[in-house]
Amino acid sequence: MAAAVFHQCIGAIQVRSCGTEKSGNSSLRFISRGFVIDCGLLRKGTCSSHWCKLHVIRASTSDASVIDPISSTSHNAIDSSQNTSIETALILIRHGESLWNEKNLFTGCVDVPLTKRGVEEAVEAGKRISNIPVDMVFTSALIRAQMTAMLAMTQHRRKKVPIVMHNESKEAKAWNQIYSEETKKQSIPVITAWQLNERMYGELQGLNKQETAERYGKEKVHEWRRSFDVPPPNGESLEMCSQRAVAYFREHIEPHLQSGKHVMVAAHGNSLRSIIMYLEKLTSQEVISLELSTGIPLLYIYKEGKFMRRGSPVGATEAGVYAYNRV
Ligand SMILES: O=C(O)[C@H](O)COP(=O)(O)O
Repeated sequence: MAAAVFHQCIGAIQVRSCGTEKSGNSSLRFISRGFVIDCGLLRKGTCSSHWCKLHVIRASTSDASVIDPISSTSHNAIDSSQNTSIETALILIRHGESLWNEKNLFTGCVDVPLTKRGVEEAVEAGKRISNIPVDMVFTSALIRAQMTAMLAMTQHRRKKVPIVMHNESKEAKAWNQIYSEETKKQSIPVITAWQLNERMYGELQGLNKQETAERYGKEKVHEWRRSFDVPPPNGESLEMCSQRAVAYFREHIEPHLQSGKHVMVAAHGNSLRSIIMYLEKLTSQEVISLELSTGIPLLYIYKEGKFMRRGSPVGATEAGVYAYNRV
Protein backbone atom coordinates (compact mmCIF):
# COMPACT_ATOMS: atom_id res chain seq x y z
CA MET A 1 0.00 0.00 0.00
CA ALA A 2 1.43 3.35 -0.92
CA ALA A 3 1.52 4.88 2.50
CA ALA A 4 3.54 7.86 1.74
CA VAL A 5 3.64 11.60 1.76
CA PHE A 6 2.17 12.11 -1.68
CA HIS A 7 -0.11 9.21 -2.13
CA GLN A 8 -3.28 10.40 -3.76
CA CYS A 9 -6.11 8.41 -5.13
CA ILE A 10 -5.95 9.61 -8.69
CA GLY A 11 -8.77 7.47 -9.94
CA ALA A 12 -8.50 4.59 -12.28
CA ILE A 13 -5.79 4.64 -14.82
CA GLN A 14 -4.89 2.00 -17.28
CA VAL A 15 -1.64 0.30 -16.47
CA ARG A 16 -0.01 -0.86 -19.64
CA SER A 17 3.27 -2.65 -20.05
CA CYS A 18 5.22 -2.93 -16.91
CA GLY A 19 6.76 -5.47 -14.62
CA THR A 20 4.62 -6.76 -11.82
CA GLU A 21 5.22 -8.40 -8.57
CA LYS A 22 2.07 -10.21 -7.64
CA SER A 23 1.68 -10.24 -3.94
CA GLY A 24 -0.60 -12.37 -1.82
CA ASN A 25 -2.38 -9.43 -0.35
CA SER A 26 -4.71 -7.02 -2.02
CA SER A 27 -2.06 -4.96 -3.67
CA LEU A 28 -0.08 -5.38 -6.82
CA ARG A 29 3.06 -3.46 -7.56
CA PHE A 30 3.67 -2.11 -11.03
CA ILE A 31 6.82 -0.78 -12.53
CA SER A 32 6.06 2.07 -14.80
CA ARG A 33 8.66 4.50 -16.03
CA GLY A 34 11.07 3.13 -13.48
CA PHE A 35 8.80 3.81 -10.51
CA VAL A 36 6.96 1.35 -8.38
CA ILE A 37 3.23 2.06 -8.25
CA ASP A 38 1.37 0.38 -5.45
CA CYS A 39 -2.23 -0.28 -6.27
CA GLY A 40 -4.62 0.52 -3.47
CA LEU A 41 -7.96 -0.98 -4.34
CA LEU A 42 -7.84 -3.25 -7.30
CA ARG A 43 -9.24 -6.21 -9.04
CA LYS A 44 -7.02 -9.26 -8.99
CA GLY A 45 -5.44 -9.85 -12.31
CA THR A 46 -2.29 -9.82 -14.29
CA CYS A 47 -0.52 -6.71 -15.34
CA SER A 48 -1.49 -6.50 -19.02
CA SER A 49 -4.00 -3.71 -19.50
CA HIS A 50 -5.38 -3.51 -16.04
CA TRP A 51 -7.77 -0.97 -14.64
CA CYS A 52 -7.41 -0.28 -11.02
CA LYS A 53 -7.73 2.45 -8.49
CA LEU A 54 -4.21 3.59 -7.86
CA HIS A 55 -2.63 5.18 -4.90
CA VAL A 56 0.51 6.34 -6.52
CA ILE A 57 3.48 8.47 -5.74
CA ARG A 58 3.33 10.98 -8.51
CA ALA A 59 6.83 10.64 -9.85
CA SER A 60 5.80 12.57 -12.87
CA THR A 61 2.51 13.23 -14.45
CA SER A 62 1.20 15.75 -16.87
CA ASP A 63 -2.36 14.98 -15.83
CA ALA A 64 -3.58 18.40 -14.78
CA SER A 65 -6.43 16.84 -12.88
CA VAL A 66 -3.98 15.35 -10.42
CA ILE A 67 -3.76 17.30 -7.18
CA ASP A 68 -0.39 18.99 -7.13
CA PRO A 69 1.53 17.97 -4.01
CA ILE A 70 3.78 20.94 -4.58
CA SER A 71 1.04 23.29 -3.48
CA SER A 72 1.02 21.52 -0.15
CA THR A 73 3.39 23.01 2.42
CA SER A 74 6.86 22.04 1.51
CA HIS A 75 7.50 20.63 4.95
CA ASN A 76 4.43 18.52 4.68
CA ALA A 77 4.39 18.46 8.43
CA ILE A 78 0.88 17.24 8.88
CA ASP A 79 -1.13 18.90 11.64
CA SER A 80 -0.17 17.34 14.95
CA SER A 81 -3.83 17.39 15.96
CA GLN A 82 -4.28 14.67 13.37
CA ASN A 83 -1.66 12.88 15.38
CA THR A 84 0.33 12.05 12.27
CA SER A 85 4.06 12.51 11.90
CA ILE A 86 6.16 14.23 9.31
CA GLU A 87 6.69 12.35 6.08
CA THR A 88 9.35 13.65 3.73
CA ALA A 89 10.69 12.68 0.34
CA LEU A 90 14.26 11.59 -0.32
CA ILE A 91 15.27 11.39 -3.97
CA LEU A 92 18.55 9.68 -4.91
CA ILE A 93 19.98 10.10 -8.41
CA ARG A 94 23.17 8.59 -9.79
CA HIS A 95 24.77 11.13 -12.16
CA GLY A 96 24.00 10.89 -15.87
CA GLU A 97 26.43 9.14 -18.21
CA SER A 98 29.91 10.68 -17.99
CA LEU A 99 32.57 10.93 -20.71
CA TRP A 100 34.54 8.15 -18.99
CA ASN A 101 31.44 5.98 -18.56
CA GLU A 102 31.09 6.28 -22.32
CA LYS A 103 34.74 5.20 -22.77
CA ASN A 104 34.25 2.39 -20.19
CA LEU A 105 37.08 3.77 -18.03
CA PHE A 106 37.30 3.41 -14.25
CA THR A 107 36.45 6.90 -13.04
CA GLY A 108 36.31 6.99 -9.24
CA CYS A 109 37.27 10.46 -8.01
CA VAL A 110 38.54 11.78 -11.35
CA ASP A 111 36.39 14.81 -12.09
CA VAL A 112 34.94 14.29 -15.57
CA PRO A 113 31.79 15.92 -17.03
CA LEU A 114 28.62 14.41 -18.49
CA THR A 115 28.21 13.33 -22.09
CA LYS A 116 25.39 14.78 -24.21
CA ARG A 117 23.44 11.62 -23.34
CA GLY A 118 24.22 12.17 -19.66
CA VAL A 119 22.82 15.69 -19.93
CA GLU A 120 19.65 14.28 -21.51
CA GLU A 121 19.40 11.66 -18.75
CA ALA A 122 19.64 14.39 -16.10
CA VAL A 123 16.89 16.42 -17.76
CA GLU A 124 14.70 13.31 -18.06
CA ALA A 125 15.30 12.55 -14.38
CA GLY A 126 14.15 16.07 -13.59
CA LYS A 127 10.94 15.51 -15.53
CA ARG A 128 10.29 12.33 -13.55
CA ILE A 129 10.60 14.09 -10.21
CA SER A 130 9.11 17.42 -11.25
CA ASN A 131 6.06 16.93 -8.99
CA ILE A 132 7.97 15.83 -5.92
CA PRO A 133 8.86 18.69 -3.54
CA VAL A 134 12.56 19.43 -3.08
CA ASP A 135 13.73 21.84 -0.36
CA MET A 136 17.47 21.03 -0.41
CA VAL A 137 19.91 19.36 -2.78
CA PHE A 138 23.13 17.57 -1.83
CA THR A 139 25.73 16.55 -4.37
CA SER A 140 29.29 15.30 -4.33
CA ALA A 141 32.24 17.59 -5.06
CA LEU A 142 32.41 16.15 -8.59
CA ILE A 143 31.05 17.99 -11.59
CA ARG A 144 29.12 15.04 -13.07
CA ALA A 145 26.91 14.86 -9.97
CA GLN A 146 26.57 18.64 -9.74
CA MET A 147 25.63 18.92 -13.42
CA THR A 148 23.01 16.19 -12.91
CA ALA A 149 21.47 17.96 -9.93
CA MET A 150 21.32 21.37 -11.57
CA LEU A 151 19.95 20.03 -14.87
CA ALA A 152 17.31 17.94 -13.08
CA MET A 153 16.18 20.97 -11.09
CA THR A 154 15.62 22.97 -14.28
CA GLN A 155 12.61 20.67 -14.87
CA HIS A 156 11.08 21.13 -11.44
CA ARG A 157 7.57 22.51 -11.46
CA ARG A 158 8.22 24.98 -8.65
CA LYS A 159 10.93 26.62 -10.76
CA LYS A 160 12.97 27.53 -7.70
CA VAL A 161 16.60 28.40 -8.45
CA PRO A 162 19.15 25.84 -7.19
CA ILE A 163 22.14 27.74 -5.78
CA VAL A 164 25.46 26.07 -4.94
CA MET A 165 26.39 27.17 -1.41
CA HIS A 166 30.05 28.11 -1.03
CA ASN A 167 31.56 27.78 2.43
CA GLU A 168 35.03 26.54 1.55
CA SER A 169 36.45 29.66 3.20
CA LYS A 170 35.31 32.59 5.33
CA GLU A 171 35.37 34.85 2.28
CA ALA A 172 33.54 32.34 0.10
CA LYS A 173 30.80 32.08 2.71
CA ALA A 174 30.56 35.85 3.09
CA TRP A 175 30.72 36.57 -0.62
CA ASN A 176 27.85 34.35 -1.65
CA GLN A 177 25.28 35.89 0.69
CA ILE A 178 21.78 36.68 -0.68
CA TYR A 179 20.35 39.93 0.69
CA SER A 180 16.72 39.51 -0.32
CA GLU A 181 14.36 37.33 1.72
CA GLU A 182 12.00 37.03 -1.24
CA THR A 183 14.80 35.88 -3.51
CA LYS A 184 15.94 33.41 -0.86
CA LYS A 185 12.41 31.95 -0.80
CA GLN A 186 12.73 31.33 -4.54
CA SER A 187 16.03 29.50 -4.10
CA ILE A 188 17.02 25.95 -3.18
CA PRO A 189 20.40 25.45 -1.45
CA VAL A 190 22.75 22.97 -3.14
CA ILE A 191 25.36 21.62 -0.71
CA THR A 192 28.43 19.89 -2.15
CA ALA A 193 30.32 17.32 -0.08
CA TRP A 194 33.40 15.27 -1.00
CA GLN A 195 32.07 12.55 1.32
CA LEU A 196 29.43 11.81 -1.34
CA ASN A 197 32.10 11.38 -4.03
CA GLU A 198 32.37 8.14 -5.99
CA ARG A 199 34.56 5.50 -4.32
CA MET A 200 38.22 6.26 -5.05
CA TYR A 201 39.29 3.55 -7.51
CA GLY A 202 43.03 3.93 -6.82
CA GLU A 203 45.33 2.60 -9.52
CA LEU A 204 42.38 1.57 -11.70
CA GLN A 205 41.35 5.16 -12.36
CA GLY A 206 41.69 5.89 -16.05
CA LEU A 207 42.10 2.22 -17.02
CA ASN A 208 39.67 0.62 -19.44
CA LYS A 209 37.41 -1.83 -17.58
CA GLN A 210 37.56 -4.42 -20.37
CA GLU A 211 41.36 -4.22 -20.70
CA THR A 212 41.74 -4.38 -16.92
CA ALA A 213 39.66 -7.57 -16.84
CA GLU A 214 41.86 -9.04 -19.59
CA ARG A 215 45.03 -8.06 -17.72
CA TYR A 216 44.06 -9.08 -14.17
CA GLY A 217 41.30 -11.60 -14.92
CA LYS A 218 37.52 -11.08 -14.84
CA GLU A 219 37.14 -12.57 -11.36
CA LYS A 220 39.74 -10.26 -9.80
CA VAL A 221 38.23 -7.16 -11.44
CA HIS A 222 34.75 -8.26 -10.42
CA GLU A 223 36.03 -8.65 -6.86
CA TRP A 224 37.49 -5.12 -6.91
CA ARG A 225 34.29 -3.70 -8.38
CA ARG A 226 31.64 -5.67 -6.53
CA SER A 227 32.98 -7.06 -3.30
CA PHE A 228 32.20 -5.24 -0.07
CA ASP A 229 35.56 -5.15 1.68
CA VAL A 230 38.23 -5.82 -0.98
CA PRO A 231 39.73 -2.51 -2.25
CA PRO A 232 41.30 -2.06 -5.69
CA PRO A 233 45.08 -1.34 -5.59
CA ASN A 234 45.54 1.78 -3.42
CA GLY A 235 41.83 2.51 -3.69
CA GLU A 236 38.70 2.33 -1.54
CA SER A 237 36.56 -0.74 -0.96
CA LEU A 238 32.79 -0.22 -0.92
CA GLU A 239 33.01 -0.56 2.85
CA MET A 240 35.52 2.31 3.08
CA CYS A 241 33.35 4.42 0.76
CA SER A 242 30.27 3.71 2.86
CA GLN A 243 32.06 4.73 6.06
CA ARG A 244 32.33 8.30 4.74
CA ALA A 245 29.16 8.48 2.62
CA VAL A 246 26.77 6.99 5.18
CA ALA A 247 28.36 8.96 8.03
CA TYR A 248 27.79 12.15 6.04
CA PHE A 249 24.22 11.15 5.18
CA ARG A 250 23.34 10.43 8.82
CA GLU A 251 25.01 13.57 10.18
CA HIS A 252 24.17 16.16 7.50
CA ILE A 253 21.19 14.93 5.47
CA GLU A 254 18.95 12.78 7.70
CA PRO A 255 18.36 15.60 10.26
CA HIS A 256 16.85 17.74 7.50
CA LEU A 257 14.48 14.93 6.56
CA GLN A 258 13.53 14.62 10.22
CA SER A 259 12.79 18.35 10.37
CA GLY A 260 10.39 18.14 7.43
CA LYS A 261 12.63 19.06 4.52
CA HIS A 262 12.40 17.18 1.23
CA VAL A 263 15.86 16.33 -0.04
CA MET A 264 17.46 15.30 -3.32
CA VAL A 265 20.91 13.67 -3.37
CA ALA A 266 22.79 13.50 -6.68
CA ALA A 267 25.86 11.31 -6.33
CA HIS A 268 27.54 8.18 -7.70
CA GLY A 269 27.08 4.48 -8.26
CA ASN A 270 29.02 3.34 -5.21
CA SER A 271 28.41 6.18 -2.80
CA LEU A 272 24.68 5.72 -3.44
CA ARG A 273 24.88 1.92 -3.21
CA SER A 274 26.37 2.35 0.25
CA ILE A 275 23.64 4.82 1.25
CA ILE A 276 20.92 2.48 -0.07
CA MET A 277 22.53 -0.31 1.95
CA TYR A 278 21.91 1.86 5.03
CA LEU A 279 18.38 2.92 4.03
CA GLU A 280 17.22 -0.61 3.22
CA LYS A 281 19.37 -2.39 5.82
CA LEU A 282 20.97 -4.56 3.12
CA THR A 283 23.64 -7.05 4.10
CA SER A 284 27.14 -6.86 2.61
CA GLN A 285 26.09 -9.85 0.53
CA GLU A 286 22.90 -8.21 -0.75
CA VAL A 287 24.49 -4.88 -1.64
CA ILE A 288 27.06 -6.42 -3.98
CA SER A 289 24.33 -7.40 -6.41
CA LEU A 290 22.79 -3.91 -6.38
CA GLU A 291 23.45 -1.88 -9.53
CA LEU A 292 22.23 1.63 -10.29
CA SER A 293 21.50 3.06 -13.70
CA THR A 294 22.87 6.47 -14.63
CA GLY A 295 20.32 9.23 -14.28
CA ILE A 296 17.41 7.19 -12.85
CA PRO A 297 15.83 8.81 -9.79
CA LEU A 298 14.94 6.62 -6.82
CA LEU A 299 12.30 7.80 -4.36
CA TYR A 300 12.15 7.03 -0.64
CA ILE A 301 9.67 8.31 1.91
CA TYR A 302 11.09 9.09 5.33
CA LYS A 303 8.77 8.69 8.30
CA GLU A 304 9.48 8.15 11.98
CA GLY A 305 13.10 7.29 11.40
CA LYS A 306 12.35 4.76 8.69
CA PHE A 307 12.86 4.88 4.93
CA MET A 308 10.18 3.37 2.71
CA ARG A 309 11.38 2.53 -0.78
CA ARG A 310 8.79 3.90 -3.17
CA GLY A 311 10.31 4.73 -6.50
CA SER A 312 12.98 2.10 -6.68
CA PRO A 313 12.52 -1.01 -8.83
CA VAL A 314 11.41 -4.17 -7.17
CA GLY A 315 14.52 -6.02 -8.13
CA ALA A 316 18.07 -5.41 -9.22
CA THR A 317 17.38 -7.10 -12.51
CA GLU A 318 14.51 -4.79 -13.44
CA ALA A 319 15.33 -3.87 -17.01
CA GLY A 320 15.22 -0.23 -17.90
CA VAL A 321 15.89 1.05 -14.43
CA TYR A 322 18.86 -0.85 -13.10
CA ALA A 323 21.52 -1.41 -15.70
CA TYR A 324 24.59 -3.55 -15.34
CA ASN A 325 27.75 -1.61 -16.06
CA ARG A 326 29.72 -3.04 -18.94
CA VAL A 327 32.90 -4.71 -17.78
O1 LIG B 1 33.76 5.12 -11.04
C1 LIG B 1 33.39 4.46 -12.02
O2 LIG B 1 34.11 3.91 -12.85
C2 LIG B 1 31.89 4.25 -12.19
O3 LIG B 1 31.25 5.40 -11.86
C3 LIG B 1 31.44 3.14 -11.29
O4 LIG B 1 32.22 2.11 -11.60
P1 LIG B 1 31.84 0.63 -11.10
O5 LIG B 1 30.51 0.30 -11.70
O6 LIG B 1 32.97 -0.19 -11.58
O7 LIG B 1 31.77 0.72 -9.61
